[in-house]
Amino acid sequence: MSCVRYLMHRRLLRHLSKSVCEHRLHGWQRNQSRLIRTSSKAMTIMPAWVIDQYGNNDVLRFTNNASFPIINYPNEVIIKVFAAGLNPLDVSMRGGYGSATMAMKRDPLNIKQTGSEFPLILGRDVSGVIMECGLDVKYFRERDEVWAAIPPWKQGSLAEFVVLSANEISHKPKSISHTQAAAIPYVATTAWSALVNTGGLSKDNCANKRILILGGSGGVGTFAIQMLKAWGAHVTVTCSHNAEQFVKGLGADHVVDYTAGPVEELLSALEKFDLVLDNIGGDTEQWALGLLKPWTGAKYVTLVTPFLRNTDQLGVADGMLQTAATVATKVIKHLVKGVHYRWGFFAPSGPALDEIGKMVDAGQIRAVVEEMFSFSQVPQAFNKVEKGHARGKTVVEISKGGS
Ligand SMILES: NC(=O)C1=CN([C@@H]2O[C@H](COP(=O)(O)OP(=O)(O)OC[C@H]3O[C@@H](n4cnc5c(N)ncnc54)[C@H](OP(=O)(O)O)[C@@H]3O)[C@@H](O)[C@H]2O)C=CC1
Repeated sequence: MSCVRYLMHRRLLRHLSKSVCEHRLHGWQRNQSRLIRTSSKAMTIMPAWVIDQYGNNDVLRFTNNASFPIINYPNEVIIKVFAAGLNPLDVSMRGGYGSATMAMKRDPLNIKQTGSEFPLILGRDVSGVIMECGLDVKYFRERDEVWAAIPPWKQGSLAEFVVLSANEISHKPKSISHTQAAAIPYVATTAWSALVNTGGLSKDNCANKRILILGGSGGVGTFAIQMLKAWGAHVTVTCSHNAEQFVKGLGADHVVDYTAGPVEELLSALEKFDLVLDNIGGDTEQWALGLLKPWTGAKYVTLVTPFLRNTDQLGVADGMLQTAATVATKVIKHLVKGVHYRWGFFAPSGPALDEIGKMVDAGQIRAVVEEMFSFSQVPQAFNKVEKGHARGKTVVEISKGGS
């Protein structure tokens, strides 16, 4: 296609999509303005922590004038945030990590011409209460207490309100508070995606499987240990010495202190594994696949991938090509040795959270809150996450309204 024809095609696409959006929004304007009218003018703005540029903690800015979230599609809900969870991803995003992919996800064909992503609100976990439901939302009602993991291309939960799709949210487990609930969704849906969707594990096939979690004392690890133990797996964990009792208390069967010597030697003395979940990355994959039982369908799943870094550095198209080439080479290289090499990714999922919520209410999984901060202490909360050595999750209480 010539350049001119491509540009005309793009303009036409933009025009068509705008009309579709306007048509979709038509019914919504009345709804939205009703929300704004009935809730007084103050509801058009809200308090939030935002960033206006990428950088270190200095870029975090508190404002009382952040835009109130708007329901754009009929399957969306507005949630009043009681508690927000922070993850290492928030620290990375504050520095610009993933910005190219996030921009593409927010507005794939540049149809809405959203331009700048700023002011950007961080915070990937939310627990709160539904204030307003879109017309197509059937499973949830106003005043329902819900929890969710927020996709990185959406505005986050370090704000009074957040808007999400109904398929991304789930009813909050009744047995835990909002601050406890905000410690679970992002790490839980990441672990679920890595272990269930990518690793092929389920409650029906885990009994006596040998699973190794590299990096078990952080957010993902503390959730994964509990889920796998509830499903009957034998769980070995690596962590530093001072986390040993902590991960054993969550159910880990065997703990290897990675600071006590070359961890690959300590691990290779053990019986081989059916699945390795790698939360550490780096040179780990040079030796971790050798710990798997070959020719049995055993899998290595790493959560530390170069995907976003590639698209940040090379642009979306070249970055994706580079990523596909890298992963294909690695998959083939290990397949001929009889083991499966996979990348795991966070995937927002209300239905997965429904299942996880049942496990929480059944007492099989507990929230591991390492430290709590108030809404005014968001920079301190970022400092805490940035220091690493996590022993569970960092949570920010946004509003006192929740239990
Ligand atoms: N691909 C995706 O979509 C996602 C990827 N991730 C990635 O998964 C990883 C884990 O996330 P999360 O659990 O939230 O991170 P945390 O920071 O909560 O936990 C990391 C843990 O690893 C421990 N650790 C560090 N180095 C080692 C080591 N060499 N061996 C064993 N343990 C070690 C740390 O404790 P200590 O240093 O004291 O040992 C810490 O407890 C991160 O790299 C994150 O970026 C997370 C979510 C989604």
